[in-house]
This record gives sequence, C-alpha cells and structure tokens, in this order.
Amino acid sequence: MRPLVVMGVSGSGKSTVGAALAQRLRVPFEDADDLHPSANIAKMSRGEPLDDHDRFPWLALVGEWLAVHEDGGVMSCSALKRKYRDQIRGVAPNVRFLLLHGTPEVIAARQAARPGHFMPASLLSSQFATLEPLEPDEDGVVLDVDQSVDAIVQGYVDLMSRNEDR
Ligand SMILES: Nc1ncnc2c1ncn2[C@@H]1O[C@H](COP(=O)(O)OP(=O)(O)OP(=O)(O)O)[C@@H](O)[C@H]1O
Ligand SMILES: O=C(O)[C@H](O)[C@@H](O)[C@H](O)[C@H](O)CO
Repeated sequence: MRPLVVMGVSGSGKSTVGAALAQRLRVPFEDADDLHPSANIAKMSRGEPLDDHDRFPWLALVGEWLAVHEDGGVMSCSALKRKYRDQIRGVAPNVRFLLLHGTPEVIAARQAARPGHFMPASLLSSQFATLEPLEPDEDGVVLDVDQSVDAIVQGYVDLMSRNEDR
C-alpha cells in the first residue's frame, strides 16, 4: 500500500478517520498534530492561525514520516494548500491524499462537541479560507464527512479496490 495523508480542515475528522483507516489497512498511523513544534501549538491555542513559515518545518517532519513509511502508513495532516502537498510529495513522491470534505456547519458542530482540544473553534473560518482542494493532477480522492466513520473507511477501501495502483 502507498502512504496516505488524510487531510482537511480542523475538525473534519482527520485523526478519527486516519486512525480507523490505519487499523483497517493494518499499517502504522501518525497524527501530524503530534509533530507540531510547541510554538505552533501555543500560537493556535492563542487563536492565531499558522502561516507558511510556521508550517514549513512541521511539513518537513510530516514528509519524513511518510518517506519512511513508503510501504504503507496513514498520516492525518491538514495539508491545506497545494504548495504544502507539493512539499510533502517532494520527499515522499508516492503519497496519496484523502480529502475529508464537509460543510462549515457540519464541521463547526463537531468541533463544538469536542471537548479539550487546543484548536479554538474561532480558527475554523481561517482553515476554510486557507483550504485549497485537491487539483485534478493530484493523486487523491475526496469523501464527504457527513456519514459515519465506518462508512468513510469503507468508502475509501472500496475506491482503492477499484484502483490497481493502490
Ligand atoms: N464521521 C464522523 N461522524 C461523527 N463524528 C465524527 C466523525 N468524524 C469525526 N467525528 C468527531 O468530530 C470531532 C473532530 O474529529 P477529529 O478530531 O478526528 O478531527 P480532526 O480533523 O483531526 O481535527 P483537528 O485537526 O482539529 O485535530 C471529534 O469529536 C470526532 O469524534
Ligand atoms: O495547518 C494547520 O493550520 C494545522 O495543522 C491545523 O489544521 C491543526 O494542526 C489541526 O487541524 C489541529 O486542530
């Protein structure tokens, strides 16, 4: 299996779906939230969005993990901009992306119901403003988050079973 990045805005379900997919596919899982330098976590906790400069060294760690797990692994990582995904592909060329797509309403409701997370709900609008969806030449798929985690996992597995180059 090729390495997979489960991407999307904060609260789209990256950590939940990523962990479930890794379990289903029996490959290692890493949450990019755990790779952020403490300064990034502190900044988001203050309600300030990260910028390109903040994300650059973090994305380098994300890419390194994916390169090491070239034979299979799932990483949950926002990967909001095309150039962030290009940076990741620069070190892990085989990577595929799964974009978790949801409306601001659905995702805001999930964030509101999630206790004790460092990411304030106030940053959701900047996450949507920053998000650049997958482009046609990028290797990836999009699934809607308005369904159960099991259904999303099954949806991905079904898509991949139709794809010989999985
Ligand atoms: N398909 C789903 N159906 C219902 N609830 C979900 C679904 N996916 C995730 N959730 C819930 O929504 C909340 C956000 O999910 P999660 O923390 O996995 O998102 P995330 O994208 O990793 O967020 P962040 O990037 O901010 O860490 C959690 O409380 C999670 O349990
Ligand atoms: O690129 C970003 O702005 C960050 O990765 C955020 O998306 C958070 O890490 C994450 O989503 C936590 O809630």
